[in-house]
Amino acid sequence: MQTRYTTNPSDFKQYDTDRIRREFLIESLFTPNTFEFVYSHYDRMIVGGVMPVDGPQTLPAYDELKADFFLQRRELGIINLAGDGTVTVDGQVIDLSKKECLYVGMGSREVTFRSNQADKPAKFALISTPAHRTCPTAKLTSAEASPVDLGAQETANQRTIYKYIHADGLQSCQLVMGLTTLKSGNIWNTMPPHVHDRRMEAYIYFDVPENQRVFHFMGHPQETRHLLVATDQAILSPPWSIHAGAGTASYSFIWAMAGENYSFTDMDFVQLSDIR
Ligand SMILES: O=C[C@H](O)[C@@H](O)CC(=O)C(=O)O
Ligand SMILES: [Zn+2]
Repeated sequence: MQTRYTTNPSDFKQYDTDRIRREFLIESLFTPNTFEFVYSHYDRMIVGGVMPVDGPQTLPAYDELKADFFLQRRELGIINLAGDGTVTVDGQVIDLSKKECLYVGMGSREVTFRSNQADKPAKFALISTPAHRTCPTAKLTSAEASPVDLGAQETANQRTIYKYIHADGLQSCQLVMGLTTLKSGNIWNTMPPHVHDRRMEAYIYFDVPENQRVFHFMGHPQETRHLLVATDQAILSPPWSIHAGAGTASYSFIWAMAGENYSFTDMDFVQLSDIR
């Protein structure tokens, strides 16, 4: 598990491309048969992934957590980004297909990930945040996630937002999580952008075609920077930062938030004319 510390926005002004990538980009989430985790000091969110190929993978305990088991004082959101698989939580086997979401409540001791087919492995995106009570372990399909269509073809941002873990969906202590899929020929997410200084956010971009990239924009609204993101890579977005992207092709991404309050719509929108 890698640790990433937080950045003061006035220091961020001095960062070059390499430093921005080191602090905010997670380049590798899916290595066969390995848990990849980044422990962020932004709201202590852990962003990770596992791709089981040669048999099941069981969530280990990490010394960084000083806990008997991973979810002793944490909750976990899982979205599968690829082939069909299963997640077993304390003996209960749950099927998880592409774009389905499973919430695992605090106190779950053994969480095991499997792919149904080794040649079409599942890629489980994992987001964990500190928790203070046990909410039920439960699954939601994308159809059950009350999809909302946003944007327009004219502004190249037609997209569907699926909300899984939030006030009106799967219950959690603080984790808010879902995914957005751009319609074919559309490239912009979250434009005009917003900030929510009350909480951080992580993006995991996926289904970006192999030789395409997403230009991800971040930074204080009057001091923006960009970084290029390939498929299956994640961004840590500080609470003071915009988080928006334009792809060289259409794509999908997971978004996950933690921190103050629990309402998906808590966003301070930034006028395009105010962005620098
Ligand atoms: O705070 C919310 C997050 O930034 C995302 O939900 C934005 C998003 O998915 C989109 O506009 O496409
Ligand atoms: Zn946001």
